[in-house]
Amino acid sequence: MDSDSDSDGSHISSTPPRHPPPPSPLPSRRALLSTAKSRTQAKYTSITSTKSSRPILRPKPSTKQPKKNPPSNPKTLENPIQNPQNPYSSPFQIHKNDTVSSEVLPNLTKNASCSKPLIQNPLSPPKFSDLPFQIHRNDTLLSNDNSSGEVLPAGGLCLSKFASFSKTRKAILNLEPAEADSIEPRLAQQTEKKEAVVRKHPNLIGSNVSSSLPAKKVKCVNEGNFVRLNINGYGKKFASKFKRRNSNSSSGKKFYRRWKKKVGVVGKEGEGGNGLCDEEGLVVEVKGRGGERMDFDAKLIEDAVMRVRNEALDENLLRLLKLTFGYDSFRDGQLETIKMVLSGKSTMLVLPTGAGKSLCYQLPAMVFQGVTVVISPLISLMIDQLKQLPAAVEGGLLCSSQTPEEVLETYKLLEEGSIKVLFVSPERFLNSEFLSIFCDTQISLVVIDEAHCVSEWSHNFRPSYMRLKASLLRDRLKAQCILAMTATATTKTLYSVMHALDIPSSNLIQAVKPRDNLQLSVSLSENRMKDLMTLLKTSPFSEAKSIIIYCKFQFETDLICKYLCDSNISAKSYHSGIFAKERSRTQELFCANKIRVVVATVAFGMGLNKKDIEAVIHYSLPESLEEYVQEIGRAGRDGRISYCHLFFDDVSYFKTRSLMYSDGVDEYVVNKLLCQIFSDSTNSAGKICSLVKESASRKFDMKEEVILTILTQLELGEVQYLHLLPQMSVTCTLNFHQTFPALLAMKDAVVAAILKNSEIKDGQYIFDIPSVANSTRLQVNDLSNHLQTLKDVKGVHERYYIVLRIDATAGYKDLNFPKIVWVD
Ligand SMILES: Nc1ncnc2c1ncn2[C@@H]1O[C@H](COP(=O)(O)OP(=O)(O)OP(=O)(O)O)[C@@H](O)[C@H]1O
Repeated sequence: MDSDSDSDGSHISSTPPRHPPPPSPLPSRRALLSTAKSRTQAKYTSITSTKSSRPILRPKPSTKQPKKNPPSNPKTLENPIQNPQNPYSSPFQIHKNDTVSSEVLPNLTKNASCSKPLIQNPLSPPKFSDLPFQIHRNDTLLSNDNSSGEVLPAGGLCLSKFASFSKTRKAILNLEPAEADSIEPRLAQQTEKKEAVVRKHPNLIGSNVSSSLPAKKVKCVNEGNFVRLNINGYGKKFASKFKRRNSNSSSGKKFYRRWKKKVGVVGKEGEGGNGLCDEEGLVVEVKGRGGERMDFDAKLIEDAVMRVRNEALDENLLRLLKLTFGYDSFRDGQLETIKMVLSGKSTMLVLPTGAGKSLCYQLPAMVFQGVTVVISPLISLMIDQLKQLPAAVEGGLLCSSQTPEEVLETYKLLEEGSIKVLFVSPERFLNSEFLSIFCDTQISLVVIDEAHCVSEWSHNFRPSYMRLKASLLRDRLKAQCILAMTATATTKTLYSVMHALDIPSSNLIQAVKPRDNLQLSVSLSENRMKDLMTLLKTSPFSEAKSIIIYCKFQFETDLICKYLCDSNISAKSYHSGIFAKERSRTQELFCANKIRVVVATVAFGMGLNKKDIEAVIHYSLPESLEEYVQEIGRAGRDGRISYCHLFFDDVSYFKTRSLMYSDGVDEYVVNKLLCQIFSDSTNSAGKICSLVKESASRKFDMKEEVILTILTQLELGEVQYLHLLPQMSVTCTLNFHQTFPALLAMKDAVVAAILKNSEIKDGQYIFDIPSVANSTRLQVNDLSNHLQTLKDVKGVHERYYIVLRIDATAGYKDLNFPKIVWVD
C-alpha cells in the first residue's frame, strides 16, 4: 500500500470509499477535527503516563481532592449551533487531506481564545494537542527501524516503547513457491469437489455430543422421589407435585433441546441460531458458516503434517497451509509465530483484529501430538473459533451451558484423543474436576485468547484470567508451550501479561497493520445530544448504515436510543442492565443490519463479528486510550473508509475523571470484607462459605469484580488463604412429599444435616448448601450431586454466589492488603 505523506495525516490511500466522497468541508472554528489516518505516531508515552489503563484495584485517592481551578474560560468556544450568526453551521466535518490536524489544533486554540493551556491544572481538561485523538501516521512503523516512535494503529495495537522488550520485527516473508508437485492439481480437484459435495464438518458445536445420547431420564411419577428440591425458592409456585413435574421436565428438556437444536443449527450451517449462555450468562448467537467448508484430503494432509514434524521448514509449513486452509501465503507474523510455537517457545502475539491470529494455533495444533487448549473469555468467541477450525482439525468445547452428559462426552473424546483443539473459559480453571482430566492428557499448547484480560492494567481485566499464571498452566496442566494473543494492549499490559505467563521479552511478535481506513474526528460540545443529532444528519454519518454510539452510563444509552427512535432512526440500547436474551437479540439485529444504531456502554463489542460497521461515535469520553482504540477498531473491518467521532465536553470529562477512581478500594472496606470472611465464628480452616455477589458488592461498596480480584489475590498470593470454588446458586428449598422428613433423615445423613440447618417456611425446608456441606464435611460438588439424586433441580439462577473454602485464617489480620494487591 502506498505510503502517505506525514504532513497531511488524512489522505486515504487505496481504500475504496464506502460512499461517494463527502462534500468539501467548510473550515470551522468549532470543529476540532484531527482527521487521522491511523498510521500513527501517537504521543503515547505522555498519554499513558497520565491516563494509563486503570488497574482494577488502586488506592483510592485522598478524599481531599485538590481544589479545582475554575475553568479558565467556560465559554471557550463558540457553539455554531447556538450562534445563528456563525456561518459554519455544521460543527462536524471530516477533513480530508487538506485539513491538517497539526494546523487545526493550534488555530483552534487561538480561535477559542483560551487564556490558559487546558492541561495546566490536573483537573482541567487537557489541551487538545495532548489528547489521544490526534493520531499521526508513522512511516517508520513499516520500516524495520527499531528506533521508531510510539505506535498507535487505530483498532489494533497501541504500544509505547518499552525498553525491556525487544520487539520482533515482522518477517519479510519471501517464501519459495510450493514445490510443483501434485498439490496444485489436487487442490484444484478439491475446489471442484467443494462445489459438488458439502461434507459435514467435524467441528460442530456439540458434535462431540453423540446425538444418540439418551435424553434426560424422565422419572416415573411413582419412582422414589421423596423430596423436591428447588433453588432460591423458585419452586414455591409449584407446590403441587403434578404442576411441578410438568414444569420441571419441560424446562429441563427445553434447555436440553435448546442445546441440541443449537447443535443442529451449527451442524446444518446457515440456519437461524439459538442463544447460548456464556459463563456470565450472556446469551449469544450461534450461526453456521454456510457451506464454506473445504473438503480435504486426509492422506495428503497427514503427509504434510509429517513433513512439518520432521522439519518445520517454511516450504513444509506453506504446503500444510495450502492443503488445510487453502491460503497461498502466510500473513505478517503468522509464520514467525508458528515456528516459535512449534519449537516449544512460549510466545506473545500481538496482531490487529482480523489479521489471522487463530491460524497461529490452528496449524501447530495439527502438528502437535497432544491437545491444544484455547482459553477464551466468551462462549460466542469460542463458538466462532470452533466453527472456524479447518475441517481437518477436530475441536471441542467446554462451557457452562452444556449438560453434564455433554461435558462427560467431551471428557471422553479428549481421553480417546479425538479432540485436537479444546476451547474452554477461564472460569473452568476453578473446577478441580476439569483440571484433573489433564492428568492423563498431554497438552502441547495452551493458547490464551484476548490475553490482555490477564492484566489488571488492561481495559478488559477479568479476575478469572488472573489464575492463568505460567505456574498453573505448566505445573497443573503440564502445558509445554503457551501462546498469548491479543489485538489491543498497552506496553504496561503486555509487560504484565508476559510476566504472569513467563514469556521472555524476546518472544514478543507483533505485526502492526495500521488501520488507515478510519477517519477520526473530535469536537467540543456543550450540548451533546443536539450535536449528536446534527452529526447523524450530516454527511458522512448520515449515510452510515451501521453505527455504534458509545456512552458512559446506562441511562444515557436508553435516553439516546429513545431520542433516535423518536427521530425515526432505528436504534437499540445495549448495556449490562438489559437481560442477556434481549442483548443478544440486539446484537443479532445489528449484525443482520436490521437496526442502524446500537447505543451502548463498554459492554458491547467483545465477540462482535460485524465487518461493515461504518461509524463509531463516542458520546462520552472513553476511560483510556486503549479502550478508545479498541472501540473505534470495530469500525471498518471490511477495509472501507469508516468514520469515528468523539464528543468532548467538560461535564463528562470531569465525571469520567472522578469515576476513574471508582474501582479503587480503601483499606477500611478491604478489612471489612476480610473480617466477614475470616472472623465469622463458623469460618475456620476447611470450612466453606459463600458471599452473595450483589449484596456483598452493595455492602462493601465494591464492584463485584473488585471483590473477586481480592479473593483471587488471597488464593494466588504467597500464602493461600482460601480456595475459590465455581460460582453456584446455594440457597435450596426442599419439599418432602412422600416420606416424613424425620424418617428420611434416619436413612440419609445429608437429609439429617439439611433438617438441622434449615429454616422451615410454609412446609418447605430452606437451607444453604455451604452450611450443610460444612456439617456433613462433604464437598459442595458432592453435596449438590447428592441433592440431584433426591430430585431434579429446578431454578432460574438469578443470584450467583461466590463460594469459597477457607484454607488458612492465621495471619490474615497481618495482611497489608494494599501492598499485596496494588500494583505499581
Ligand atoms: N494466511 C492467510 N491468508 C488469507 N486469509 C487468512 C490467512 N490467515 C487468516 N486468514 C483469514 O483472516 C480472517 C481473520 O482471521 P482470524 O479470525 O484468525 O483473525 P484474528 O486475528 O483472530 O481476529 P480477531 O482479533 O477478531 O479474533 C479469517 O477469515 C481467516 O480465514
